[in-house]
Amino acid sequence: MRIHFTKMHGLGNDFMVIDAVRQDVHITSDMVQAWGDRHFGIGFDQLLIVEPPTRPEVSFRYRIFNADGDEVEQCGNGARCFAAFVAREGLTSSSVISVETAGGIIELHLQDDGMVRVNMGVPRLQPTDVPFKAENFQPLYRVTLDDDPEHSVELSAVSMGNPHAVLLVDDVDSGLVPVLGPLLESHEAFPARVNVGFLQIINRQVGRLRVYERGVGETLACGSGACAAMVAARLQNKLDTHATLQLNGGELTLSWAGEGHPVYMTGPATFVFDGTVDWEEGQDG
Ligand SMILES: N[C@@H](CCC[C@H](N)C(=O)O)C(=O)O
Repeated sequence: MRIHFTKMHGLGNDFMVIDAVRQDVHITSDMVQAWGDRHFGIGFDQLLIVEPPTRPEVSFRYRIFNADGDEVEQCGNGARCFAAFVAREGLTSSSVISVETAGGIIELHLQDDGMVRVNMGVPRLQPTDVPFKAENFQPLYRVTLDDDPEHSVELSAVSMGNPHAVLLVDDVDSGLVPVLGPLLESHEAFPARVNVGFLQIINRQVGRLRVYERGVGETLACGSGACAAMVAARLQNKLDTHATLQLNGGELTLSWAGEGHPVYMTGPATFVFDGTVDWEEGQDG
């Protein structure tokens, strides 16, 4: 099987994008892991598959696989790349695109300035929706590490379709990310594992964010993580309704009016190159 793909990124969070509207593709976990390998494959954080919709109210379905091969529910940077991709490919002529993901329906606006604004939906805060093991919703939970009550952190648990833990920290570059990221990603309190965001508040309109992503490791940017961080910070009254989050790959602008309202995220989507890859039945890497 020969597959045409496009390499894209959103602030350095990089993707292999496959058009499964015009190509017949059947993706397996082996393919994702082989292509995602940065030394022996194409290299990416996520594989995005653009498919025809399965419901009448949307124009497309878009599926997301982490580099470890697992299919996941949501990807904010990927959503912007998806929108730029379907526009460039002539799959739509509309500048407003509704798409179904495993995490829910989201709406994208292709702006005249080349940026993409995404309505990422209403964040879900009930622990069972994240999923997170707690009785009731709290803006902050204390989570014990290594089963040692002396060793614990405070975090918010937010679903943007996919699960996020957000920690407010004094300095995102103090060395916490590579230590706490993997510990919390697979913590038993998060039965579906979790993306872990570390947010440093600079002032009420600006924060610095690093995200250790589930199934990938730290990425240069995470769109759904930025939305979750905005929600966590606003629940603690640390950021205003409109804020900029600075990630290592660049900036995203966020707005959230509060509980029951959707989160809006605006940022770029960048094309890198087009390519083809061959896959033989029975190939395992
Ligand atoms: N990079 C993405 C999130 C991708 C999925 C995530 N790793 C998960 O497992 O939920 C983004 O920009 O949102």
